[in-house]
Amino acid sequence: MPEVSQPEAPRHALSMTVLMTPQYANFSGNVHGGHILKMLDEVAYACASKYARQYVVTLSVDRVVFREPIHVGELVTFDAGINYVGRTSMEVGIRVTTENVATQSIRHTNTCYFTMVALDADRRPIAVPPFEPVSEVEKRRWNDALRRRRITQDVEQALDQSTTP
Ligand SMILES: CCCCCCCCCCCCCCCC(=O)SCCNC(=O)CCNC(=O)[C@H](O)C(C)(C)COP(=O)(O)OP(=O)(O)OC[C@H]1O[C@@H](n2cnc3c(N)ncnc32)[C@H](O)[C@@H]1OP(=O)(O)O
Repeated sequence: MPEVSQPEAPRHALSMTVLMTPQYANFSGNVHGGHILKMLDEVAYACASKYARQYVVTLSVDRVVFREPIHVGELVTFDAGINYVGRTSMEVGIRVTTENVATQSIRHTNTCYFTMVALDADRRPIAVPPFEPVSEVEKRRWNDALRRRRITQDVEQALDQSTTP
């Protein structure tokens, strides 16, 4: 099959829209949170592996808050982008919005942050291309990610100390 050239899209971002069909409903008739978590992980994988051009694994997921329920029949859009790049790790930010196609109302239901690590063929961490934030938005996201990284390190240290016998 001939290769098709894609329209120019940034390597560090992607967007995915999915229709919430009834099979994803929980007992209350809204979309099951676990299904959203699975899709978030897949989007984070897609975004980070596209950037790194490597297989990646999920190291951690920042606080996920389900601010509002997502309803069956809505279109859910996951906008993902690389916020921060270390040596082998990347922070992927994902903003989730839902659209009621009948009323065209759009709601922001989640934002969360995944840390993904690129692995080589022997499943060892491998360096990823450096990322230079250029726009004001990219710089703000980079600095926010750095702040989250430091907070996470502080919390881990504090927890380690508090659990040491
Ligand atoms: C093109 C591709 C084709 C592929 C075609 C196949 C397609 C297939 C499709 C499959 C689509 C779904 C794929 C989902 C993938 C999973 O399902 S992942 C499953 C869940 N995740 C896992 O199992 C990961 C388990 N964890 C691990 O294996 C190890 O912890 C890791 C991630 C390899 C890291 O190991 P490590 O010994 O800590 O490595 P180390 O070098 O010390 O640290 C690596 C990085 O992690 C950071 N780090 C480590 N620990 C921490 C911590 N506690 N806090 C913060 N940062 C930390 C380090 O700072 C470092 O970052 P950099 O400073 O280099 O930027």
